[in-house]
Amino acid sequence: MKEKKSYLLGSLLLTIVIVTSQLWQPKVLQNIFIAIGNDDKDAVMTLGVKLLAIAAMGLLAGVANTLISAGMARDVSASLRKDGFEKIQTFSFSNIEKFSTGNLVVRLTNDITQVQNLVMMILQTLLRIPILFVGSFILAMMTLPQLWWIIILLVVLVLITVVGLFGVMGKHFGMIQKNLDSVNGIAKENLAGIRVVKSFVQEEAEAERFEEVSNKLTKHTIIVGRLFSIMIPTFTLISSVAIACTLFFSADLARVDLEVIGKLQSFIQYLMQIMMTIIIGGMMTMMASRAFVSLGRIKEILETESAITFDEENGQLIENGDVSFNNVTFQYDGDERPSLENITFDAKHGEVVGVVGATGAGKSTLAQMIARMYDPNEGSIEIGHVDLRNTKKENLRESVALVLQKAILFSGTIAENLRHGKKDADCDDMVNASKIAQAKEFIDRQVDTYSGVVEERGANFSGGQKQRLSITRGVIGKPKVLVLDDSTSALDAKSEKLVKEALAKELDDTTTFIVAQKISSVVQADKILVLDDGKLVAQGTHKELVATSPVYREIYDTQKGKEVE
Ligand SMILES: Nc1ncnc2c1ncn2[C@@H]1O[C@H](COP(=O)(O)OP(=O)(O)OP(=O)(O)O)[C@@H](O)[C@H]1O
Repeated sequence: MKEKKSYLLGSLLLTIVIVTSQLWQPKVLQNIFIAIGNDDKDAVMTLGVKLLAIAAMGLLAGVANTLISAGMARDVSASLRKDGFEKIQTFSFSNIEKFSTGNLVVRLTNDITQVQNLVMMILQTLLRIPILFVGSFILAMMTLPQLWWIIILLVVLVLITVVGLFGVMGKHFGMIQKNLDSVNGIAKENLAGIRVVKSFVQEEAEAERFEEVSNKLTKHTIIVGRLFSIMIPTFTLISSVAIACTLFFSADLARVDLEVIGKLQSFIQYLMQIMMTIIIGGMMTMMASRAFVSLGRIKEILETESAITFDEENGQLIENGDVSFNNVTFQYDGDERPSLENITFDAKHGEVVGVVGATGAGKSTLAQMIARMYDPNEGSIEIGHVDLRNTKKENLRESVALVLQKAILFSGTIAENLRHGKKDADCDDMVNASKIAQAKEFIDRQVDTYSGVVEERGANFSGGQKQRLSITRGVIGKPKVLVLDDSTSALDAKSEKLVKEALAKELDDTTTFIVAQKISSVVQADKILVLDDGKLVAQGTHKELVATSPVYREIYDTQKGKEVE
């Protein structure tokens, strides 16, 4: 908001105009009544025009202030959304896991909307409410000082009602917000996994799960509705009592002084303004307290520093694909024990390195660490003899391509997805890379070939096609190090063999890590790393490992048996 000083100044000036108009109108009306009492038609006309002018001035200022507040609120939320999204892009895997993706989405959408409302509210009411309250209070006191106790009584009654009702309402609003998050979360999860829901006939169970949170949401919404339905008659009652008391106790005064009839009008109007300011103030406090929680949640995103940082000025460039792990130990945040322990190995550039091990042995963790998705807790990882912590971001990302276990594509075209691997990839690059990944054939079958549409998450492609496209994206930039994390699992044996042969031929200078469940995927590798429960228990060629590593032989034997079956 500080960046928009002109908005702030404009809103401040307009607020002064609005408040002046609101405080002035009852006084003019009072004079009109007095003029009517004196049968002074000219004065009535002049004062009537004056009243209209003041009201019009207040109205115009109100419209202008609403426009300014809405503009400011829109700009603030747009810039928060942009900054928040850009910040999240810099987050490391561990940062994102800490927040969770669902939570980040709620912060970027719902929380920002809360802050947008807060900004609007601040500009429209924050200044106006206190000034109007104090002004109306003083003017009411000055108008009919004899009835001071009615003002005090009104303030006390309204305050008690506001604190009581809004206090309870605030709690339920909080619960509504929480349940709304759950409803959103369940709906999102359900829709993302609708195929699984249907194939396991989970529709009813899912509907029940949804209904449970939805009912909670309804319950709190009904309570808030009921409180609102009590609130309005309560305030009407308080104002009616205040007006009745005013009329009753001013009757004697009016008998003595006829001007009191005019004063009554403005006194009652000031009373109503006092009441409204307390109600709006209370509502504002309640909503603001929620919006401040949202603001805190957004601030948390903006102030979180990425767990992975790069030194763009003094960072070193990776010259070749030699990879070495030196005593690397790594533990995920929140895990009780390390996923990788004292891992040490070297791979020369151009080598093919297989990584095998049982489920949960740490293969994917190791794969991701080569691309510096996580930094080791102990030890170091070097590529091209540069510690990954001393590299430059772009250079590292160009040097190391990671093809993840789960092929993720973005909505757009095939070409746009492939260009994630190489910004300026031309047609030849795409054709060559898709040949390596055995993707060319099905891309050519698309009506628009490389301009073919990719739906959200690549929904219009089969699992094997998605994997081929993501391998294409990985190899298109001819990286120095290519990490294939179980990325050929959905390919048939023939295609997998062709991919490997093409990689060996076309990317012979690239160090290729092949993480695999199947030993058959890595038998030809120059070196195979055998992981067991986070430890590197053996390394060597297939032949050497069959002869020397019981863990490797056990995996090999079980898989051999399966193939025979
Ligand atoms: N993001 C994470 N947060 C916390 N713990 C994790 C995370 N990812 C993996 N782990 C833990 O680290 C260990 C190694 O997991 P990893 O995914 O590296 O195994 P893997 O050998 O690739 O298994 P698989 O063959 O089943 O893919 C497991 O015990 C797992 O629970």
